[in-house]
Amino acid sequence: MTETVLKTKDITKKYKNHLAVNNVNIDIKQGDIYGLIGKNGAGKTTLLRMISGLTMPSGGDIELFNETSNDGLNKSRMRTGCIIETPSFFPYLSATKNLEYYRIQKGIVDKKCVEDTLKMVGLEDTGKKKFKDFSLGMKQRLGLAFAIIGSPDLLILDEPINGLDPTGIVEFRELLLKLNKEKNITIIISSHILGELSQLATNYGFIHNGHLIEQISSKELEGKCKRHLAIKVDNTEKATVIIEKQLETKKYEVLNNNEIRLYDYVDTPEIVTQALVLNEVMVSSINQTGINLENYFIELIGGNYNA
Ligand SMILES: Nc1ncnc2c1ncn2[C@@H]1O[C@H](COP(=O)(O)OP(=O)(O)OP(=O)(O)O)[C@@H](O)[C@H]1O
Repeated sequence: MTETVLKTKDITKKYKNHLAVNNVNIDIKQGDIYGLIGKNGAGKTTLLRMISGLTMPSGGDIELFNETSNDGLNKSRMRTGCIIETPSFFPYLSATKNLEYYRIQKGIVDKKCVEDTLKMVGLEDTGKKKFKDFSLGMKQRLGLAFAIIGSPDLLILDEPINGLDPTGIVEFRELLLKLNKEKNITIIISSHILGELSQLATNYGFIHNGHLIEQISSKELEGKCKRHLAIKVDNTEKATVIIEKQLETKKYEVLNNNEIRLYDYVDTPEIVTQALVLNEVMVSSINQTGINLENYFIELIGGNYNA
């Protein structure tokens, strides 16, 4: 069974009378890239700050690498790397000098890790170029270098893609995938734009007004969003035989509530209904469905999305 890296149980943060995070339960397994999606003010940063120990929860529990006590959590947080507030870099120093400063500050003995980390994030050829002259993409990558220099097992990233141009987004995404695949780093990453994290996240947590309103794997989400016919029948076994034999397609899935998702014949539901009914399968409903990822999120939070 895959190891649980992070679990929160009813975690809550209250500022005066305002519940910024309200009884949130998330579950992240080793190797996941967990996309935390919510519009501005939803509670993403507050949740990530509690996980990384920058602020104390008002209630609930955190389990990180199987530790739940304060001492245990402090120890397990040494296995994390974070970009929550932008790390401050010295504007007149190079990438190497800046990272060297953080290597010493974090008490990392291995001097070579500065060079290795810069290589990992693609900043090995920046020479004496000063941080102040870096592009935003380079600055974000140096931020990531800061987060991974201690070889963390979990990366906690708060909106690291914010402000990047489309090329920068693709590059940053590829870098995170590389860290996940090659270094086996589990990642939790927040964004207010679902599309930014598609092609990256393996799981999503949707947060709205402090509540986690849905936790879903990317596979399930793709299935829900892909255009299909949602068919409710009395006998799925019989129905799938008809779909395969008579309609000659295997592009379907059977859900456990007597529903079949058919990815063929989407624009001709009458053909499907006729085939099923003539073979004595009762069809209680048949609907065309499927939406794009961004609209899925908007529908989930009840429309009215002003990011
Ligand atoms: N230190 C604080 N004191 C009082 N209220 C706060 C504090 N920090 C956050 N909040 C409030 O908690 C709510 C959640 O804020 P949070 O920053 O976690 O949201 P977010 O999803 O990260 O949004 P953004 O994308 O805008 O950063 C907001 O209403 C915010 O005003």
